This record gives sequence, C-alpha cells and structure tokens, in this order.
Amino acid sequence: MRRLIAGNWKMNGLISSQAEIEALKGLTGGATCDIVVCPPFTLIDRAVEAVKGSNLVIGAQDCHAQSSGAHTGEISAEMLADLGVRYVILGHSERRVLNGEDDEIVMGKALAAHRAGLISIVCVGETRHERDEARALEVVGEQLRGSVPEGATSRHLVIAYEPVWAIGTGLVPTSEQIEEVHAAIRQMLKERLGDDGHLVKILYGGSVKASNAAVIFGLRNVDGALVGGASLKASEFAGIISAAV
Ligand SMILES: O=C[C@H](O)COP(=O)(O)O
Repeated sequence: MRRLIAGNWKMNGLISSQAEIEALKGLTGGATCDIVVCPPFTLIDRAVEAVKGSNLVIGAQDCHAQSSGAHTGEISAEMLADLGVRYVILGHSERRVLNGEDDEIVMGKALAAHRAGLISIVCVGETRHERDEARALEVVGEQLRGSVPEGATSRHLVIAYEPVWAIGTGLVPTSEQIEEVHAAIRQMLKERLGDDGHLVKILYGGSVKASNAAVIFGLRNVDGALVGGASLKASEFAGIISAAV
C-alpha cells in the first residue's frame, strides 16, 4: 500500500512559516509516498497556493458537521474543499479530551467531510490509564465503532492510532504494542466496512521522529504516520518522509 505521511502543525505557524512548506517542497520532490501538511486554518489558503504543482497536499485539523449556518467561529468541510483542502484530521485526542468531542460528534464530522469529498483522518487511541488497565484494544474498538461511519470507503477514510500518552512526550509504544493495536484496527475495519476495510490506511502517531520512523514503518499494518512536533521543521519532516519507502 502507498504510504501516507501527514504533518499536524496544531496551533503553530505564522505567515513566515510558509518558508517551511517551500523548503519541504524542495526536499521531497522524489518522495514515493503521499504527503499531507495540516497547518492551522489561518495558513491554509496560502499553503494550498504554495503546494500547487508539487507532490504535497494540504489538510485541515478539524471541520464542523454542518455545511453552513449559525455556528460562530466554525469552519465547514465544504469551505475547506472549496479552498482546495484534501484531508481533514478528526477526533484528535487534543479535541476529544480538551473540547469534549465524543464519538458521535466525530462521526458527524466524518460524514460531513466525506460528503464534501475530503479524506478524513480519524484519530483513536487510549490514555496511559486505559493502557495500564489493559483496556487499549477495548477503547480503540469503541472509538472506531463510534466514529467511523458505516459505508465509509478507503477512498475517504484513514485511521490514525495515537496513544494519548505517546503524543508529544517522546514515549513510543513497543513494536509489539503498535502491531497489536494496528492488527486489531485492521480486523475491526474489515468487520465494519467489508473487504474494502483492508485498504483503509492505518497511520501511527505519537513522538514519531526521523530517528525512529524507519522502525515504525517496518511494522505490520503501519501504512504511514501522523506527525506532530517533528512536522514543524521541513528538514526533520523530510527525514521521516524519506524513511517511508
Ligand atoms: O497529530 C499528531 C500527534 O498528536 C503526534 O504529535 P507528536 O508527533 O508531537 O507526538
């Protein structure tokens, strides 16, 4: 399966950060994987212009479930598609935990994204406490069943497994832990979506860096990565991308 490497800039980046996208274009011309940069909303318009003619595409970090209406401060999937956005990250743990987004909300957003022709990157993952209680597979299963719309297809859906305790901490699960969860996700996708479930890309996210990317990409059922901090510097992000052969 062609790998997918997505960079989530989170709430980082000013107009001057455009330089990182320009640098990334220069560093990844020969890449053989799909590459997505998800800057904050404020930079999306410029970023879409900047990547024209390159092998990079632009994603967003969230969208609303409705296409328009009285939702002050929100951005719809249609608006993002209108700008030339191709992907949208949904259900990131920073939104699930801090903004109280539950599975039902994430599913509504995923449906909206698919209607608008966007590819959703739906995030799932257990907390440290849930892993310590040996509930990682149960939690991830619940999130998947609750967040992934029935009838979703591999053309519109990507899953990112992001253990909450590995995000921004420098901690990475063991290879066995990653393989166990990814295999379970693969099986659940097949049960939910039929044979097409096998074609849904499953990304790993949580403290991915250029120095550990090759090992992670070598694991079974890992089809790429959702990268946070290490996506902010073009040289580091390019190092991750070059490991995704
Ligand atoms: O969306 C990205 C993840 O939250 C991972 O962040 P991180 O690479 O900084 O640990």
